[in-house]
Amino acid sequence: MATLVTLEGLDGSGKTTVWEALQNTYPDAVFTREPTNDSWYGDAVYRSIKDDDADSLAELFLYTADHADHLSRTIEPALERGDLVISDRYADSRYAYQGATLAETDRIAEPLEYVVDVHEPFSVVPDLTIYLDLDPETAARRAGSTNKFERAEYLESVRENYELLSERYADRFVRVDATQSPDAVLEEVQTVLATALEEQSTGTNS
Ligand SMILES: Nc1ncnc2c1ncn2[C@@H]1O[C@H](COP(=O)(O)OP(=O)(O)O)[C@@H](O)[C@H]1O
Ligand SMILES: Cc1cn([C@H]2C[C@H](O)[C@@H](COP(=O)(O)OP(=O)(O)O)O2)c(=O)[nH]c1=O
Repeated sequence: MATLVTLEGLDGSGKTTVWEALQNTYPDAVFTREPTNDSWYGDAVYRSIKDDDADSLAELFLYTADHADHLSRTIEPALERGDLVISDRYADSRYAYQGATLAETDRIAEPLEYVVDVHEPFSVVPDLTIYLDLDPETAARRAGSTNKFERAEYLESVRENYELLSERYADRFVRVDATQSPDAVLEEVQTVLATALEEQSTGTNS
């Protein structure tokens, strides 16, 4: 059954570790990621990430352009085929990260709402979003603070946005404690995912 699952969380929260491990459990699923790493839109995003002086609004639209291309090229065709799609980051990353970046200036009145509204007309809402929750200090340490988005102070406001999103979209967000060992995190994610897929196939939703 066509299902879109997204993994979200701060840099260093363990998304990629989980995403890689899930490939053994779900060998027939489509594993994908944002920013994409197989298009020039994704290249443009990575170029912007490295630029400490990048314009925050321009950056939002670069990420969003990559998302639009990702949808039409990968996500929508996979869902039309009836595949399970598992994406390492997706639209909520924009709501949380660009919501936080734009809040650092007063160019946009309600940044998070604005970013959500930009996506609303064309994006596909995930069926399940697994949120790996981690404190910003540990996240920054694990991530090695290699880019401008990985500062603990900035990650604190990103985390606040993720908390807001997990309350607002409680129907699809499931929080997993990412301070646990890698094995424990993976086990919990596997359970959450298996339960959601089972509920979907039997049409139940508790
Ligand atoms: N549960 C965990 N506990 C401790 N370290 C972890 C855990 N999960 C991942 N790591 C390590 O933290 C770093 C970042 O993990 P990664 O999966 O790349 O995170 P993300 O994709 O969310 O940035 C890696 O060195 C990884 O081995
Ligand atoms: C997808 C996305 C990522 N980002 C940021 C988060 C990361 O710092 C950076 C690169 O993402 P990613 O390569 O997923 O980093 P990581 O594996 O460390 O989580 O881009 C945004 O700010 N907005 C977005 O929409």
